[in-house]
Amino acid sequence: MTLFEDIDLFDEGQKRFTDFQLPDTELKLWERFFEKKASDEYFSVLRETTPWQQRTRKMYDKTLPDPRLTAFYGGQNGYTWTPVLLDIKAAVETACGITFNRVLLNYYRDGQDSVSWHSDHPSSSGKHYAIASVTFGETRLFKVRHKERKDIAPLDIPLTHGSFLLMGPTMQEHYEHHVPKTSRNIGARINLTFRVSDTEVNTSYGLFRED
Ligand SMILES: O=C(O)CCC(=O)C(=O)O
Ligand SMILES: [Fe+2]
Repeated sequence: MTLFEDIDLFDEGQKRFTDFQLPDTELKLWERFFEKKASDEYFSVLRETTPWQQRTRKMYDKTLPDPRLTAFYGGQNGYTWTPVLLDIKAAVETACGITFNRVLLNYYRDGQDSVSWHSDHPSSSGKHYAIASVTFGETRLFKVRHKERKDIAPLDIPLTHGSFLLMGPTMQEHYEHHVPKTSRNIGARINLTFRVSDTEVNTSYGLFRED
């Protein structure tokens, strides 16, 4: 696969852009989108001030805790946007030209936290929109695979501190993604997925499981 990279030198190191050129969708990555100093600050403020929730999920006859903590902002059911989240949202909106009105935060406390293979829910109307994914803290692998086409090689994308990954509107229809557990002794990671909802009420958010 051809990767198109555009490298700029900044004070804080290299800011690197990759267009993965995936069939059926768009997937773009900006590494060091946020500078290290700003990323460190966002990570500690979000970790300390977010009202993290432990959600549970019914699996057959059991109720299991999700292997991560979450918080949802925007719309009628979400928390009210904070200045920090509005700053991050404004930065990604300027880069991609899309306006978002929801954000889901995931807090992976250590290598044992994860998210299993899934694609994300469409908006309540059924329409899919682009999703902007921002990472602060520990690097974790973001795995991507096509739902039907075995001829398309799966991707393992390390999402680093301050990175911004843009998934196009058709990504959830054609691909699944996954953040696996790791036995490495690592610290915490916070991921923010900015989303578009075309209705006021959130009937659902987050994951649409395939497995
Ligand atoms: O943590 C990540 O990078 C992905 C999170 C995710 O897939 C989700 O919240 O739907
Ligand atoms: Fe997801």
